[in-house]
Order: sequence, then structure tokens, then C-alpha cells
Amino acid sequence: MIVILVLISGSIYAILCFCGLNLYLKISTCGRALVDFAVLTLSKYGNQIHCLDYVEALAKAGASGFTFHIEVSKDNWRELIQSIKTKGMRPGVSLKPGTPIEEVYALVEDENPVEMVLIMTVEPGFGGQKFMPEMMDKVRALRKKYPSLDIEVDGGLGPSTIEMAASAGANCIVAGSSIFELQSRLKL
Ligand SMILES: O=C(CO)[C@H](O)[C@H](O)COP(=O)(O)O
Repeated sequence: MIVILVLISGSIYAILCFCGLNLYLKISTCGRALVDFAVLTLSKYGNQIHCLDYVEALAKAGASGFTFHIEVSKDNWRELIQSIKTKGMRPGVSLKPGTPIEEVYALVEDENPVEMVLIMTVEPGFGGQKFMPEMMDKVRALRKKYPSLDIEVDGGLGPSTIEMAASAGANCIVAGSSIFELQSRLKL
């Protein structure tokens, strides 16, 4: 297993890579510990991932949010949301670029709903990919339907794309390369 930990301006980013699976932990220390966790289905092992297996460990580690991919949770998302909430974490659902936005509506409208939707604006796998502007249709559809929902976008976000995402209705972004590249430029 490879673990990469990076500290920038008080925020810790961790990436764990093992068995063909990448686990991304975003840890922010603004006020209280905040850890968002996403199981990304990038490899041939993707369909064998059981998100439920990770809930307890992440809660024990201090996570306050747990985001799972709908593509690997179609059969058990209700159980997963319940388990995440029982452990005191905030449930979120993520979807890959090829997954229609309609697939998350049931999770947002359920009596025990997710509290955040993460729209991948690149294929899950690695940083440095090109932002997919066509994903903004999903953001717009979601924002129109759910005015107060937290909508996060992840992939290729930076100074040239953030405005597109914000005006489509996203209120949270994940930025990797644009921050790290800036850091390296500042060190030169
Ligand atoms: O998790 C990802 C891909 O799987 C993200 O796209 C990544 O963490 C953000 O990086 P970047 O800003 O370089 O696109």
C-alpha cells in the first residue's frame, strides 16, 4: 500500500493506493477535523468494492463525511446511508461522468437522504485531467431541482474552470493540480 500525505496551509490531503483501489482522504483542519472519504471505482476491482466495509474504520479515524459512488452502491445505498449517519458522518454520493444524473435523485429525495452530491468532472483515477464542461448540465439540473443541496465538483478545477462550475450551481470544489502547481511555482 502506498500512502501519500501532503500538508498545505493547514490542510492535509492523503491518498492511499492498494490492491488496485485508490482511497482519497481530504482532511481539513478549519475549526474542526473534517475528513471526506470517497471510494473511487477506477480499476478492474471496482465492482468488488463494498463501501459498507469502510464506514466504521473511517468513523473511528475521525471522518465527518463519507462519500460513496452510486455505481458500486446501487443495491445497498439505503443501508449505507443509515450506517454512515449512525456513525455520525455526513453521507454524500458521487457519480462518474458516464452515469446519468437521474440515478441520484432517489438518494436525494429519500426520507433518509444523502446531504451532498459530488459530480465527477473527470473520470475517477488521478489528478491533472482535463475538466469536462459538459458535466455542467448535470450540475444545472441538480441545482434547479434542489436549490439548497450541497453540490461538489471534482476534476480539473482551477482558475479557468471554477467560474463555470460556480455559475452552473456548484457550491464546493475539489482542486488538486491547480493548488499543487501553484505551490511549486511559488517555490521557484
Ligand atoms: O480524485 C480525482 C480524480 O480521481 C480528482 O480529480 C483529483 O483529486 C483532483 O485533482 P485535479 O484538480 O488535479 O483534477
